[in-house]
Amino acid sequence: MTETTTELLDIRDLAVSYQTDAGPLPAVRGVHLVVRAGEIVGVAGESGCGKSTLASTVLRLQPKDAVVDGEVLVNGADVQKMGWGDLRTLRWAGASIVFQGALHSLNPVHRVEQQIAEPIHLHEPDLADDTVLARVHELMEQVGLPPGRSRVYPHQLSGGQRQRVMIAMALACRPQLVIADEPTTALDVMVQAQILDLLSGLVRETGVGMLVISHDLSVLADVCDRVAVMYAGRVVEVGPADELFTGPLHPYAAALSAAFPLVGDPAARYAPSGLAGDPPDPRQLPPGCSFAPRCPRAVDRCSEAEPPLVSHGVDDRGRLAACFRVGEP
Ligand SMILES: Nc1ncnc2c1ncn2[C@@H]1O[C@H](COP(=O)(O)OP(=O)(O)OP(=O)(O)O)[C@@H](O)[C@H]1O
Repeated sequence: MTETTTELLDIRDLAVSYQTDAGPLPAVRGVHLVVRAGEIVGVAGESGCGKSTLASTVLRLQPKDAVVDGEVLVNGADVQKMGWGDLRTLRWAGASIVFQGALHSLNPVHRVEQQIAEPIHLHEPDLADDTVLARVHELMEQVGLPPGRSRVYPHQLSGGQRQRVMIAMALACRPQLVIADEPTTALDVMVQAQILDLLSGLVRETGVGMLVISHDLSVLADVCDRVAVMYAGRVVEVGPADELFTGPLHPYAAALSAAFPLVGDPAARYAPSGLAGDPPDPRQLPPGCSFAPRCPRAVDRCSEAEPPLVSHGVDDRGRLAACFRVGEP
């Protein structure tokens, strides 16, 4: 980290598009986002709004055919431009990702301790085996897993425990930035709360910065300092989590804050209350505001120009929204 900034992650005017048979698909459009040390920033939005694409660019894990414009700076270094050596150091040791679906991300034939040790061996190959093992046990304790369970296989653990293993792996090389992509999807509500508690506790204890992605705004409201709401590849509102949840400015953020996961299927697409229709196909965005066709507050001008993401003078805590109608009756 440089002395002049505590911005671990600084995403500047990021645009990502995929090449598809039906033409270019703009998945992320003009996103700015900052995560500072000791801060948890959330990204919320319906399936397909570009959250995972955004997360993948932070470690340059986007598909090869994706075209990336703009800058993704981690500790001041542009991830999209760095050489392979720097990129290898960045992954795990500078920044790491906790992916969704721990069951599928863990190797079924390797013991838990082996998997947590893997990134340590990769980045610190000279460490003695017993030093690595001691670190593994320390990490397990840190994420609330009894070290006595270190020799089990993933199938012997519950869903919540497997997610804790993933978090231990993400912390193994002591990165400054952790990205959690849907870390609680497919876990039951009680376990979700425990995992979120764990993540926020780790940020407070260790001072890392964290970017948490979720389709469920209520999950983010509990743990995040700030939240960005995405729609059709753009950030449509960003601000302090508590304010955004209790007093959203953008009609889409309002629908999202009133949304609930479908009962009995926590992994299902959430149901945005009061909203008809689906998000647009990114290859055929409507003119003006992409949300206008579904927006209960839309007027003619919303279909004429895309509203910029600007401060609406609601407060001075970095609250921005991309809607012409904020403040209007
Ligand atoms: N490899 C790819 N090739 C082409 N299009 C893609 C690819 N990956 C994602 N997309 C498209 O990009 C858009 C954004 O997808 P992305 O996965 O980033 O959204 P998301 O908000 O994370 O959704 P989900 O929660 O369902 O993963 C979607 O329209 C998706 O269909």
